[in-house]
Amino acid sequence: MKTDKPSTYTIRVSSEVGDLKRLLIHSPDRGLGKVVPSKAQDWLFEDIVHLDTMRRDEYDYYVKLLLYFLDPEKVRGRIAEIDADESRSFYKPGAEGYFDSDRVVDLQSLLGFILKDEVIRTKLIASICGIEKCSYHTQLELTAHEPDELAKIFISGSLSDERMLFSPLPNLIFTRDIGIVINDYILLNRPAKAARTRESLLAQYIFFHHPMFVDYRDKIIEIPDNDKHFLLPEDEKLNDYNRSTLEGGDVMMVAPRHLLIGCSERTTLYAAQQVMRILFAKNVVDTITIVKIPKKRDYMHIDTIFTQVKKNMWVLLHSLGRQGDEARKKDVLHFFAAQALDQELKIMQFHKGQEHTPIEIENLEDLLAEISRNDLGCQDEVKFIYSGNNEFPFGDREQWTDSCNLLALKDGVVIGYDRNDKTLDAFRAQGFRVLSAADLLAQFEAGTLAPDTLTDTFIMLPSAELSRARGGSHCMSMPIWRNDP
Ligand SMILES: NC(=O)NCCC[C@H](N)C(=O)O
Repeated sequence: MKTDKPSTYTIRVSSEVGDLKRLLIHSPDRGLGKVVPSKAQDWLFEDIVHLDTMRRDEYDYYVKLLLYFLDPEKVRGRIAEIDADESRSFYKPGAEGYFDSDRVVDLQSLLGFILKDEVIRTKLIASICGIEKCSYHTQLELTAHEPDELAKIFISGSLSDERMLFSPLPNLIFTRDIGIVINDYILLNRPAKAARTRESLLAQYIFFHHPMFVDYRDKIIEIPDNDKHFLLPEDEKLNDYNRSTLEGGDVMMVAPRHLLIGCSERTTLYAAQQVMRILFAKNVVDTITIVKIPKKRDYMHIDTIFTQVKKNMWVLLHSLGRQGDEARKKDVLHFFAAQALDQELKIMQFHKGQEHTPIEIENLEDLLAEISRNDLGCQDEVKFIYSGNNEFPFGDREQWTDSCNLLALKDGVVIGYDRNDKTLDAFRAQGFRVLSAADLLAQFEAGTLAPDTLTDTFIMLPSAELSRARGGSHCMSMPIWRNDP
């Protein structure tokens, strides 16, 4: 943000596929290059990553694409020049030459901005040192850094001389999970995993203090904890009915008056109920559908098993979708195998004013088709693309590498990973143009294609390193403004 003056920006998201106008991202920072193998799993990565490759060959393409669609002035005609700069200063918040867009906004630049305020700086240093159990000396040392450098330290956990003060926040690249915009409200998360706690503290300060959100401060929703949580015995605190955790990947704003909330490894039924109570009381939506998915690392959040491609098209994992008559026969077996029930997907829909009489929806396809038809007014046939083209064993393999986790830049134009070959075949079979990010950017530069006129396109993002972090382009985005669908 160039200006020091408070100013207002539109914050509004009422669908998953309306033209994307503004979003929050975070480019992989130096902290990701410091993850050690023995901590990778604790920090929710499947492996250590090669930072330079992840940035230059993968994430930088994501940024260039987003800018081309959302803020083209920053990149049009400049791609060759940007790519030629070995220092990558274009991508580094605070650096000279940084792209500094108010449409594609890096959390780190927002953090750097609010840290210019001495009161906020003092409070945040104290809070972070509190949760990270730093010494008082460290606290004093931190006060000596400039705001932009301090932002880098808070996020990466390390100083510019490579010294590590506390753990990095490698998952901050998945900005989706820190919060979600529901119409013009901002719902902040309560992370389930300790590795993501500092992220939500930073998010809290950013949303409550950055001028970008000044007009929406009264519309920031924080999920209450169980008000007796500190009285509960330790083992009961872990119980899902007492715990209040929710991550943005489990919240999907699918239509102006309809919200989906996943109950998953990360989001508890307790938190979902709290959110439902608050949103209905504030009249933010009329319908909330709770989608309970198996609590499994593979699935993590609902956006790892389905996302929307266009008004009448969704991508999903078939094994959690409609199973047909053969599978239904298994119901008798399920009766005797209580555990298997936990592995099933269950859908309950709640309507404002009739919360005590929810409607059960039999399967995911029925829910998604209903959203397309009833909420988004689609007349056309609703289509489903299945992970791995629904061929064994590629459905599961490709879901693991985020075949179902796509970001729609506009209706029918999505970014996803390049490695999910069978899923890409399924897109081609539906008449989609499938293009690498590099080819598309080259065509934009040559004028042979243009963002405004592009339709039915899957843009492939290189993903060898990114997919080790277990999140895709949907997870790497927090949309804060989309045109209404
Ligand atoms: N919405 C998402 O599914 N986000 C992916 C988060 C991946 C990250 N490594 C995590 O485990 O939290």
